[in-house]
Amino acid sequence: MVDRPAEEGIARERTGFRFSRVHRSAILGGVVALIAVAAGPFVLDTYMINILIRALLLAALVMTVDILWGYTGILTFGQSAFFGIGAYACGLVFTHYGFGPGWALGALAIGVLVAVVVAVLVGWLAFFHGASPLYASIVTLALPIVVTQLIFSGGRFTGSSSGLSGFPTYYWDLEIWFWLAGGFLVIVAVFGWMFVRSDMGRVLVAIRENEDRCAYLGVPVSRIKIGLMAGAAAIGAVAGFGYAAFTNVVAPELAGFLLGTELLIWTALGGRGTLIGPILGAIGIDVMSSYLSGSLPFLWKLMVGIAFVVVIVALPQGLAPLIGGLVRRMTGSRAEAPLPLSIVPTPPRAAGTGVGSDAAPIRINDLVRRYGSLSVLNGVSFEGRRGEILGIVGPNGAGKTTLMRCVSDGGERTRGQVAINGVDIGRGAPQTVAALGVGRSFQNTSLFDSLTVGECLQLARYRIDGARMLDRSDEVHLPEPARDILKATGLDQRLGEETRHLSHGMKRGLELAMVLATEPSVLLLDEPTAGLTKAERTAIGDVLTRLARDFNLCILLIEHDLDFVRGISGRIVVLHQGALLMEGTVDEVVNSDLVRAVYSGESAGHVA
Ligand SMILES: Nc1ncnc2c1ncn2[C@@H]1O[C@H](COP(=O)(O)OP(=O)(O)OP(=O)(O)O)[C@@H](O)[C@H]1O
Repeated sequence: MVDRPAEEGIARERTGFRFSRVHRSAILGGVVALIAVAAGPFVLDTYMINILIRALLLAALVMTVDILWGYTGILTFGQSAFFGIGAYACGLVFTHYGFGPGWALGALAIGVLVAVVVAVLVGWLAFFHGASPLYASIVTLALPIVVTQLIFSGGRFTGSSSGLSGFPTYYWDLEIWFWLAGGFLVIVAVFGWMFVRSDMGRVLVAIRENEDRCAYLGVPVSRIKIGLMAGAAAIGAVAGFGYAAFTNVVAPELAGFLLGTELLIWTALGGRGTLIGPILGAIGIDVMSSYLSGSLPFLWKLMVGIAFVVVIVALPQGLAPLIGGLVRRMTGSRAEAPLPLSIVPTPPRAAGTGVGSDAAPIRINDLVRRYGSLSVLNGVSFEGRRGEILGIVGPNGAGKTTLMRCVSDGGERTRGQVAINGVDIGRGAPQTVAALGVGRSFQNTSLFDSLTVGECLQLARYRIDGARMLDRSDEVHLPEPARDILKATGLDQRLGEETRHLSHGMKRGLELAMVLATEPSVLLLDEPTAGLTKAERTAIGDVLTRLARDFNLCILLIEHDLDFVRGISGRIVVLHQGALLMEGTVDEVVNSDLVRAVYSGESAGHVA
């Protein structure tokens, strides 16, 4: 069976390789760029070619900064270090060991390998679970400083502050170097273009916009960032190697903090998150620097600085979107429309099967959470059963949301155990806990503004279906519960719409559909009906009842609306000041004098 919303086209089975719109535009752009590179030496003078060779290599480096910062949100100052590592691999091998095709390949391999190893180490230090973006930036800031200091302290081996020069290299004609540098940039840019437009590219944007939400959907954010750092380091090292082989000079500045910062400025000026903007920005500024820095050394740097400040303040998106918009207005063309998506049903799967299926879907034992001296959860223990909706209620500040956090993130609790389908979550990060079968929706709807509904759903399937690296999929595979929610909210007709245009109710529906797309066995819902109309609350209540009954899900539901909880919950757990006050059926809890006493100050019809 295939759900086929009118404007979303026909779902197709996944085939291997197919020649898609992404490939077509990349190849077309690549061919045009290659023609320009091939023609360059025939129309440019020698001085200009000389400058452009270096600018083209730096542009490849800037492109990696754009993928890291513009697309993924990793503000890195460290890309120059990888450029320097590649350059020094060339300089050191050609100076001290030997020169020839074998040595050149060996030096290139060493440069790339060292850069990748350093990138993985830096990524591991910068992106561990819980590290803030500021911390990651500071780690990348330290990298060029450390590499430069190592070069300074290398004595005659590295040439210290003077660097190395005059080592043997290939004294080819300038045209050959130009074609090599241009060809390298075009190849890197074509693959970069396909990469950022692929399913993986949307994952990067999602990480930039809402990293936490990605992690709770089971996306291995840290691993993706480390992989990205490693890939960017390898490209940077190749560019650095080419730079050193062409100029036959290496100096500490090539790995320095100043170049690392300049790369960010060029990216911001060109337009981060556009790829083409930073590439053209780097080439333009580098070429102009070469012409003007001789005659106006200080004034030129001042002009670039002022341009940077003006662009950051007046055009935070940089020049490329502005120019692109003007061109579109003049030619009457429109921005690229999102790819039409089709929903493909996945085979039904019994919730909680597989790992420890006889065990309770969730068992919490002696859970303690302290913030310094403040004890927010004090030895909470209970378990949830398959096919039930377990209401979690309590006054404001009772610790309900903290409980959800401790269940969905192993690093949150101070003490105690949480087991999902019989498997202890240990100190697992949210993505690890999601892989055990926990799906969580947040108190405040947590989505990705610039992604479409369909892209959000594809993202939610990342852990199960993966993501294509150089192409877009036109399908999203969804289990029945997620499809039910989409149908009930009308979202199945709006797969191509950006989520920021959705109503509050639809956003809540989409978040629930995304969580269900991960095929959880335990569903944590934090006030899913907050801000919804009565009709929407009733619809959500019906859906939750069906999810528990028909799909055997265990649903932990935090709610302030007692009538809503009463209508759909089998049992209720009452928290008070971080302790479990009572656990029982709806009637037992509602008629309890103890619970009444605790809530005596609350308005009728509301437990919290
Ligand atoms: N990061 C934190 N640092 C310090 N205290 C915190 C932190 N997070 C929560 N708390 C405190 O823990 C207590 C429980 O908060 P929690 O959000 O879990 O309560 P809740 O029952 O979900 O409340 P509400 O119904 O208002 O959402 C509150 O007193 C809160 O101030």
